[in-house]
Amino acid sequence: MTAMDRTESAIEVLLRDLKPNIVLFDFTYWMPRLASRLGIKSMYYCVVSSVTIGYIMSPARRESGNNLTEADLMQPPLGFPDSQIKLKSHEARGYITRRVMKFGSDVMFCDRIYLGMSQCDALGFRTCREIEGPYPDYVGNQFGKPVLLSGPVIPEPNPSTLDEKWSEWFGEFKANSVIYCAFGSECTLEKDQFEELLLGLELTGIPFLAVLRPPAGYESIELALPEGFQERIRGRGIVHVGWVQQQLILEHPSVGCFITHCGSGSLSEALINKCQLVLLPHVGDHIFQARTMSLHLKVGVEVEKGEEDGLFTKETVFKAVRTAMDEDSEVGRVVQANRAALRELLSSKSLESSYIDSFNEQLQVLLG
Ligand SMILES: C[C@@H]1O[C@H](OP(=O)(O)OP(=O)(O)OC[C@H]2O[C@@H](n3ccc(=O)[nH]c3=O)[C@H](O)[C@@H]2O)[C@H](O)[C@H](O)[C@H]1O
Repeated sequence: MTAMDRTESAIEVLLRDLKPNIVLFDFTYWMPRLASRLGIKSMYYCVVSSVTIGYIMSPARRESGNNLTEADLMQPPLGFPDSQIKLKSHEARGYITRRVMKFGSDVMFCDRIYLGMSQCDALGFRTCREIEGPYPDYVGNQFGKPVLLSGPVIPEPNPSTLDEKWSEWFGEFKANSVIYCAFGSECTLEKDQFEELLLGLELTGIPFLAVLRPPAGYESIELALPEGFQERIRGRGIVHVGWVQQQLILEHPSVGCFITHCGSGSLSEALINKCQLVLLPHVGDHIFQARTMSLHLKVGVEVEKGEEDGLFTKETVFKAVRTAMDEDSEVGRVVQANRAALRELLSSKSLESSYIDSFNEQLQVLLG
């Protein structure tokens, strides 16, 4: 049993004492049963995109039980709104492996989410229809439940200032001329892909800051750098290990391109800034966020990977950056125009407040 599951009895005491009208949860799949026993409504509030949930978790998938094959997952489930969004074979393989991943107790990772979603009273998503279009409603129809959207929950402007070291470095470059590359708090690249990424950044000829963890098996990042790389990029490129003020870097006028793993936090921070988006998803919902940005919204360019081996090359990194930043190519122009329109939309305060107001109104209806 996981530590989280061992909190059930303590949470029951809390709920009996607080007597809330509704409880919002995510991984604690036993919450709907506990809440219902106490006469409390429950909502599965999901920070993972409805596109991911709709593609992987919908009941239409469950007919195959847990013996979903790679071929099944390479196609969207029945009724999925956009058949363009699908998994490549290496991505489907990754899901099959994770699908049966135990999460401590005997309840598998995907079953936790499915049980929670199918037994609660309503579903909530941290998103808006301007980003995820018909997918929240698809998920609601699939599970036969009301779906409440809280809006994209765009982060408040960060009140602190960018460290002098970085503001000086970025200040040396003109507007929209620097690539910022970062993969959130969890992603670690294998050595060969680490090298291909750095050689791809070098190939662009564009100044860059890459915030990376040492590749698997390497104590320090210096030991993993390509031969002669430091010398060749001196003065226009930095590979940094450790935490940076990402929100403030994305706001910096010199940052013209963000190579991201498509973590939900990073994407929401990037979408309200001016940098172009190059999408390099690693696992799980990052993949569906990348497909949503590149195929559904057309506001970013995904780095091409091998269908079977899932590997990108320095050339595909170079190509994606050049396409996203190129004002002369048709794709570049479309992506940049869509990017600007969506940024305008998401930056309006009325959008956030309208979703929060609607979320509250629907909550009142749900509670009767
Ligand atoms: C459950 C899972 O959480 C994951 O979090 P992860 O850390 O990978 O990525 P982000 O959501 O971008 O979150 C990373 C957050 O850390 C901040 N940051 C990161 C590195 C740094 O050096 N400095 C910073 O300020 C960044 O600004 C962002 O806010 C993903 O969401 C995934 O979609 C979701 O399913």
